[in-house]
Amino acid sequence: MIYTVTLSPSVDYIMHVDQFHEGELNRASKTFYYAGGKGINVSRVLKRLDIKNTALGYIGGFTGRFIEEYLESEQVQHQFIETEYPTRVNVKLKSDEESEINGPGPDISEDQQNQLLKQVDQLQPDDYLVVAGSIPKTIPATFYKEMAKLCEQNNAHFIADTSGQALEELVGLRTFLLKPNHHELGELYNTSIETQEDAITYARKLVDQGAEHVIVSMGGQGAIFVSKDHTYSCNVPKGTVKNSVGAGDSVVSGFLASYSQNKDLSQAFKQGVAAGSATAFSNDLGTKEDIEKLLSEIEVQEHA
Ligand SMILES: Nc1ncnc2c1ncn2[C@@H]1O[C@H](COP(=O)(O)OP(=O)(O)OP(=O)(O)O)[C@@H](O)[C@H]1O
Ligand SMILES: O=P(O)(O)OC[C@@]1(O)O[C@H](CO)[C@@H](O)[C@@H]1O
Repeated sequence: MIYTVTLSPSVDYIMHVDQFHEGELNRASKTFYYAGGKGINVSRVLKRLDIKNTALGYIGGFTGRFIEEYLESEQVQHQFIETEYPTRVNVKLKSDEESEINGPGPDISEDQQNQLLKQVDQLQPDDYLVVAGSIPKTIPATFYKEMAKLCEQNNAHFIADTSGQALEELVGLRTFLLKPNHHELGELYNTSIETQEDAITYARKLVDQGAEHVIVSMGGQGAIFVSKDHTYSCNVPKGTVKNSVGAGDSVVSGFLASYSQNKDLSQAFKQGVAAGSATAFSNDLGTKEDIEKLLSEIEVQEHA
């Protein structure tokens, strides 16, 4: 079974404003609400690819109910822990540029933290745990690290899509997959990553330090994949980017959906990038059909 963890889910409120003027009354031409948060996006795309999975994390209030109902309408299983406060609303403003305002995460007590760790401790050998997104202030930055250790003890695969200190804490641990984007990888090593060659250099460092597989997504510049035995790079398909929200999360879903079925790394990497681009080219997350259509446009190259 694949589990995803979203410590701070969100109702993503997408507002299209034709020309946004700061400091004035702006009226939106279109609005959409989605169940969001990085782990939840991973779960939704996995389900679209027919992969059964369970979303874990914290939700509360009327916004939490919205997320539960949304996931149920898409047949995504969940076992959330209830919080006292309503789940945040994240505003995604689409105008000439894309701007985002993400709400703060919920207050999570020690008891609630232990409840989630207990769920993770019940993972079985060969299960997958995907942790994705920011860690709320009331939870220690070592929380994902604790989960990674529980996965190691239980022989489950640990996957993380996170940044900053939460990512730093995972360096040196045995992790199955890390998926930073090139900015996040650069921040980790205090450098700037401009090219696929730079990304390969630093992804190899992560592999030397314990990660089994690393994917670095680079927006429109393609992506790279590194493991102990293989280094791949690929292009991204051509298309009009409508929405970058959830594109990185979709890369994780596409990779995992394919790998968990076929264990073919290069094919999984390709499907990850196809899923990322399918989302980038859609208003919501990409569908199975969109992803399959893009596969033939992606060329994976092996590097020595
Ligand atoms: N201009 C583009 N053209 C085609 N595909 C794109 C483009 N930008 C992003 N993508 C797709 O989205 C994936 C993830 O993009 P990116 O590297 O920006 O990740 P991220 O920053 O983690 O994403 P997110 O915005 O979800 O946090 C890319 O690997 C690619 O598949
Ligand atoms: O505040 P975080 O946890 O870093 O990111 C949350 C978020 O921006 O990430 C997802 C897209 O990746 C959105 O659904 C959600 O609003």
